[in-house]
Amino acid sequence: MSSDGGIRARDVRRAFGQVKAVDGVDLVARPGRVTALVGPNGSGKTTLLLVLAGLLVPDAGEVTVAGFDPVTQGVEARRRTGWMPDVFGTWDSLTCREVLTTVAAAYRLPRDVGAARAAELLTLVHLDEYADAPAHVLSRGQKQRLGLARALVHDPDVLLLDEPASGLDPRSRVDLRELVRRLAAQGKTVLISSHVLTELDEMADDAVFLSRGRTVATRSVTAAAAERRPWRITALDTVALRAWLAANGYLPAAGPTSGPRDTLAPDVTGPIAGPATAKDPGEGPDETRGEDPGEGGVLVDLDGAVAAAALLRAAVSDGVPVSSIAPAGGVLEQAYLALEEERR
Ligand SMILES: Nc1ncnc2c1ncn2[C@@H]1O[C@H](COP(=O)(O)OP(=O)(O)OP(=O)(O)O)[C@@H](O)[C@H]1O
Repeated sequence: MSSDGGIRARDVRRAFGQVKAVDGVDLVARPGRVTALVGPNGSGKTTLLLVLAGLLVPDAGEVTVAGFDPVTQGVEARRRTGWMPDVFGTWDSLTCREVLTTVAAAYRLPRDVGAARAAELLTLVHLDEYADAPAHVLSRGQKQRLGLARALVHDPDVLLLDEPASGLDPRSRVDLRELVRRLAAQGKTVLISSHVLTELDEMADDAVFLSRGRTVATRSVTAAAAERRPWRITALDTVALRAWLAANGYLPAAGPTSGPRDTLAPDVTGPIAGPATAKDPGEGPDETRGEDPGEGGVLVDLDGAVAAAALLRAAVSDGVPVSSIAPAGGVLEQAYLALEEERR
């Protein structure tokens, strides 16, 4: 296997007794990119991250992290790896500053460098005012932030973040997102697991999907954004919009079955575009005039932003008062649901 930077895993396996927690994972995470690790509960994400962090020995497979094997070259690999577990549990009797200086000492940073780094990171994660408070007084979200700072103490090339956003308030989530993007821009490799897929959309360049311990798909987030998926369109005149969509082949001819697709429900994601069927606007039992222009919307499957722009241009030039067009759900969420559907 190549000894480039980043993370490479090939056919990695790890069982706990009869449970095959990781059962054939292939993964590449490249420097300068954020890779999302996505999968349902129990799909092996944490187990895989522990293997990559050198904290769990795999039963089989090949792994390199920053060019080193975490098992046979553990010291070199760990020196280049920052690990943030999903629960920050240790050293509660130390102050936040001491947690960071202790980690710095463990990585053999000179004392003054470690102290400066601790101060810098406490500011970065907005914990200055708790610097000299014992870590156990921190809230869950604050502990997450300290955990992130701890992972960054030795300025690692590779970051393994397990559910870093859990427990964070909205401001801290935005900060996390910006920080993760900044770290990737510095050339670091970031592998991040989360259940909050909409959040990963804004952070990740690539995504690796796990199911039952195996890699089931690898996607570029940009490419996934261009894939066919539902978009929600609203117009000041929903009746005119729906008639135009039907007449232009975006919807089956309006009829009793098209009504239920008019919705604001965020969880309606199935495909709807049928074969083009021209339709006389104004017909159809579900076309009720006088709808609240602020309400409603129509879901249409489109091939990404280019198709959405073309639809918008055409609809507006035909006089349809379109007020918004946007994806009806996140990129990774859609890809995840599509995969789940395929695997049923
Ligand atoms: N130490 C352990 N002993 C026994 N079984 C374990 C152990 N750690 C994990 N498992 C099992 O391995 C499987 C994968 O667990 P893992 O924690 O890696 O999944 P996950 O994808 O991180 O899940 P979640 O999204 O819920 O955090 C699960 O069935 C789990 O019960």
